[in-house]
Amino acid sequence: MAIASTDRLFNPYRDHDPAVEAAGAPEIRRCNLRVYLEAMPKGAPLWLGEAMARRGARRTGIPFCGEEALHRLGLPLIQPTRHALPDGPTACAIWAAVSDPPPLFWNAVMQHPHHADGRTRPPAVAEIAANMPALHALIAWKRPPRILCIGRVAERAAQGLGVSATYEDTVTTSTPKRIAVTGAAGQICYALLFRIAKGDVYGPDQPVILQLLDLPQAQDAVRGVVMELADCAFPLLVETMVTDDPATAFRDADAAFFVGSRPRGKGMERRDLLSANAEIFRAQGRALNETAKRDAKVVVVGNPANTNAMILAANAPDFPNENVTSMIRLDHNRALTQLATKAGVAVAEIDRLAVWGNHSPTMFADWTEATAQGGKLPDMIGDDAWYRDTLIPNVARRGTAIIEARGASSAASAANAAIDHMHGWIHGTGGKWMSMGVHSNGEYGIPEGLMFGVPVICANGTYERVEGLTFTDFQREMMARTIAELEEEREAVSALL
Ligand SMILES: NC(=O)c1ccc[n+]([C@@H]2O[C@H](COP(=O)([O-])OP(=O)(O)OC[C@H]3O[C@@H](n4cnc5c(N)ncnc54)[C@H](O)[C@@H]3O)[C@@H](O)[C@H]2O)c1
Ligand SMILES: O=C(O)C[C@H](O)C(=O)O
Repeated sequence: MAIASTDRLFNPYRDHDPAVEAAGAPEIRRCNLRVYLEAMPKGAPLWLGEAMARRGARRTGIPFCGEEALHRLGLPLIQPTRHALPDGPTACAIWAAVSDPPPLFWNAVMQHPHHADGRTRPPAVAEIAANMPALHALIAWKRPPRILCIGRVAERAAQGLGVSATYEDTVTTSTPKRIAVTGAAGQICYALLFRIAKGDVYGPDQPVILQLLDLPQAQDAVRGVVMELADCAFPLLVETMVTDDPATAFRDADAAFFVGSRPRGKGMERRDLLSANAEIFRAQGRALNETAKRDAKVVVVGNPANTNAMILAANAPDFPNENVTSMIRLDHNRALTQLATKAGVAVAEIDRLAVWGNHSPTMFADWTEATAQGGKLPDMIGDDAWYRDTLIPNVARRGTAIIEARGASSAASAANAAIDHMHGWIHGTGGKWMSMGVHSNGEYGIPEGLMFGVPVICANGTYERVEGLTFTDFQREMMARTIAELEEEREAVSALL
């Protein structure tokens, strides 16, 4: 507890923060901690965090307790600050997960490590080492039967304590999420990276680390993008790493966007890119297999996205198939806007839209089940000819129309769709359908192993395919076309699977 504060480390038991509290605050926090530790029984399990957070222990002196949670301990504890603030995300997540009686809380670093602007940073090795004697003393005193390590830093600190320790990261948001992105110098990434760094994927409280991959000849261009990211001073962007080595880019990734690959030009179909791009996904699948977290969420954007994703998954045999997906969300968004315009409803009012199959001209934008304002969208629009002859081909050909108009393929809208895809998967879709390319398990007669656009509902960090739909002859015919194309693509790359 005697560790001195620096301009990057705050010791709340020694120092106070004049902006929010009086000079007696450190004494109050010491007293709070003493009351807390004396009240906690021996033999309670220990929940070990990484370090103090800005709106948690830094203010109250009790690990994982901001001013709101302080009262939940039922002890005579005093709020040292003048005004209570809402608890930080970690304290909220922890208290949502705590059952009665609560465990013993402690942090590997009992100070607040922060950047110059006050944002929490991961603790340094020397800071963890300096706090080890206090952790040893706590173990000797309270004799916890087991330790729940919240975050990898806590897991490392718990090694060698002689107590059974398990790792958990779902309850903490203070550990930055590692997001690998390939094709970082390209035009999609020029939109995508800035939105990830702003918090559009993991949310406004979750720090992120960008792990950027591009070819050796593109490294200078990536460094330029990194300079611009730095110049945005994004509060959530903890670190940006650049590499031309896929295994390095995917190491410990929580999420990965596979964008890097050649785009098509005028007069080409996406499948014409197979020979140019398929090999990329074989090599990157092997690297993903080697170094990414097993629960990392992967979306393939690079075209032909479905088949590239299939190659990626096939070359990552130890990585769960379910976590490799391909992007068809751009087509879903395109259909949403066209339907909303035709029906005169807001985009957000539409649900139960599906885009099936390949991200190619055979994709099937299917309005059969779509609803808005409590009614069926096909009934509201009442124009089946428009659906078949305008909506479906317009959605399927939109990428080509953009290439013809812009001279380059869609970029900002593709980045936006990739964000929507990942955000929906991570945070849930609130019961609504979204379209996602997923590994087929044979449902609806879709051959097993194809990467196929289907409607899903996301919740709790996972997706569930929408089941139980019955098809009309028209739907079956549309499905058969896109299945046939994907089977041809699979055949063409069979050597890579
Ligand atoms: N699924 C979709 O809805 C959708 C939408 C738009 C674009 N796309 C596809 O996304 C891909 C990227 O488009 P873009 O406009 O950003 O292209 P771009 O040419 O601007 O950028 C591609 C980047 O990928 C890099 N790259 C190439 N090979 C690589 C490798 N092996 N490893 C890492 N990086 C590599 C290139 O150096 C370049 O920086 C294209 O295949 C395009 O067709 C898909
Ligand atoms: O059409 C393309 O080649 C790019 C992209 O897949 C799109 O749909 O805009």
